[in-house]
Amino acid sequence: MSNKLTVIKLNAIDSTNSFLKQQTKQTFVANFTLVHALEQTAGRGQMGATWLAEAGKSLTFSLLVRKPVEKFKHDFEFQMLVSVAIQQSLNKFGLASEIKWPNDIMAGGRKLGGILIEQLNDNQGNPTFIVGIGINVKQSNFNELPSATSLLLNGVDIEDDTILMLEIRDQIIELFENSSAESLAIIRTKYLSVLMKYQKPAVYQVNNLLFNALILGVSPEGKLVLQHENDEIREYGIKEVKMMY
Ligand SMILES: O=C(O)CCCC[C@@H]1SC[C@@H]2NC(=O)N[C@@H]21
Repeated sequence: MSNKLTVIKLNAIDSTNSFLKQQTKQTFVANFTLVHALEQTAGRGQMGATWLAEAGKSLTFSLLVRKPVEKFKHDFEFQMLVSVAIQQSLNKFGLASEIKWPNDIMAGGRKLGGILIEQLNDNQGNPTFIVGIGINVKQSNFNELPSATSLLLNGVDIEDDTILMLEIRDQIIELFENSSAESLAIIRTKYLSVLMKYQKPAVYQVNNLLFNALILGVSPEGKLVLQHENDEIREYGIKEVKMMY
């Protein structure tokens, strides 16, 4: 099946997410269409950030997934599914990565990849996810980004990164097509098993205030559940808290 899926390869584009969103609004785009760019001139990250990716040394691609009406109670279930699919794919290439809440892909405590999931209604009005994925592959230094890392810096030298990209796509599709209440519970368990600092003390920042806490879990809506030093338990949304170290 996967051989018949559409892959659009572009030499350069502003952002594969923006491109795929535009196409999806204008015309019918088949489910699981993938757009891969060798270079992004205006890559976008979470919360309005810029995603910098060195041309020829990074994977930057977006996948269209039509949102099933009743499959996910919360969009966070889909976010976990995508993170776990990437984590499992990297495992196949010999890298034991972690996920930093909510969905950064980490290796050796540094950021290896990021996910930007956007939603829109397609040209027929169907709710649709655009799953944007960026992975650092061959960079050997990150002068301006000291908290970033690449597959190469973690000893994984991939000759053809499109094989990794298609593996990630196929993992996402497999988990997505087989998803049920039971399989989503298993995905949640996997997510927590590779969640950075899960049940371990770490330093967090809220409103310029630093404090120690540990992750007790993640709520169904995707909020981070922290246990503070005084045993108080609080939930935080993505814009409210930052893990410092
Ligand atoms: O901030 C993050 O961690 C998310 C980064 C997502 C980057 C990818 S690269 C392919 C796709 N196109 C974009 O403009 N962004 C995503």
